[in-house]
Amino acid sequence: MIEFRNVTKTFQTKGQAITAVEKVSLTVEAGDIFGIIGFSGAGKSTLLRLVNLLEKPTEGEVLINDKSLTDYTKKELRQQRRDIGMIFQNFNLFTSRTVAKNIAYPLELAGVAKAEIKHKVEELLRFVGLSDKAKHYPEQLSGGQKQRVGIARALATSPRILICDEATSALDPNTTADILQLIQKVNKELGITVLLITHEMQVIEAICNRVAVMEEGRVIESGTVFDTFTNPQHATTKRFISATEQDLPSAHLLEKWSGSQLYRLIFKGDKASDPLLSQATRKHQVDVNIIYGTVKELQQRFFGNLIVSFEGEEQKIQAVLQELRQAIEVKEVAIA
Ligand SMILES: Nc1ncnc2c1ncn2[C@@H]1O[C@H](COP(=O)(O)OP(=O)(O)OP(=O)(O)O)[C@@H](O)[C@H]1O
Repeated sequence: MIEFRNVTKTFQTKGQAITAVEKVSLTVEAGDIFGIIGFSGAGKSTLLRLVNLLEKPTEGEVLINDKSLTDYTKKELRQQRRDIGMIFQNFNLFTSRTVAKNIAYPLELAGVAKAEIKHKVEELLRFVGLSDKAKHYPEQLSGGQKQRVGIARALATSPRILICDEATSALDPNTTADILQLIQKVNKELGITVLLITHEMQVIEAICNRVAVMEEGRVIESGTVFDTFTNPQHATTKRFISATEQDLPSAHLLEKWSGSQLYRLIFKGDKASDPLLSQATRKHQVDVNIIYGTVKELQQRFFGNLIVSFEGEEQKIQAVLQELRQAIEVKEVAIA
């Protein structure tokens, strides 16, 4: 649906070239909630501006529905803009317009008949849960309510793509969760593809199915959220994530186990809820120490990552390991 083909964007400022986006190739499929995560200055906003046609690539192409944006006529570009809704960190509402008038704005611009606008605005207010706030002004609303208005306005022209630019960064955690749920509803119930940028890991974990990690203009890692975040390859990706396959306790704590062989057990999906460990250790009369680890939910799947040591006869420990290896991933942990 949205494809970046080897896209580079360079800005010339004061005789200096700044490459904000460098050789980015990415595909956002129809129906995705695709998240782009990166620290400040990574190039995320520039990438979005290339999709909503505010910037042109210096090199490479951005395609929407297999058509390069540079091939569009002016009229087609106007139509294309209506096909892309956008919401912002600071909501960008018109302070002098009521909630209903804010939502109506893109429809007024498109020359839609008054009666139709009224009907559409009512429908959108219901969808975002603000029917009782139609006549309020933005200053009378909470941050979460303002973002709901932003979402309703972005949906007014019935777009096929919703772009979210740090849409929850100004909100508290509970309100963030509500807005993310609403974005998910936009995706599921209206079939709208979502492209979002964020510097917050929990946003990606909560609603995205695919993710790209950006650093210094480049995409350094991308894939499904589950694979990318349970087994990150790049140091920057690891900095975003609280629980990964590589997690270890501090060297100070590990010292205590310096004479023992430690194992990392990685459970994914249904395996995390099976009593594999207790069954295998009981069967072979081996004791297990759980030293460190987490079990968390990611994309409606379990991800468990435990560091353990076993006590018992070596032969029996090997039998436990063999049994576990048939169902889950088992790695020896090297203590430095
Ligand atoms: N119009 C511009 N002119 C010159 N440099 C720019 C322009 N827009 C962005 N840049 C530079 O490009 C780089 C990437 O910026 P961008 O805003 O895309 O990053 P970001 O990941 O969105 O960061 P942030 O979250 O802080 O907005 C930065 O070094 C920025 O200073």
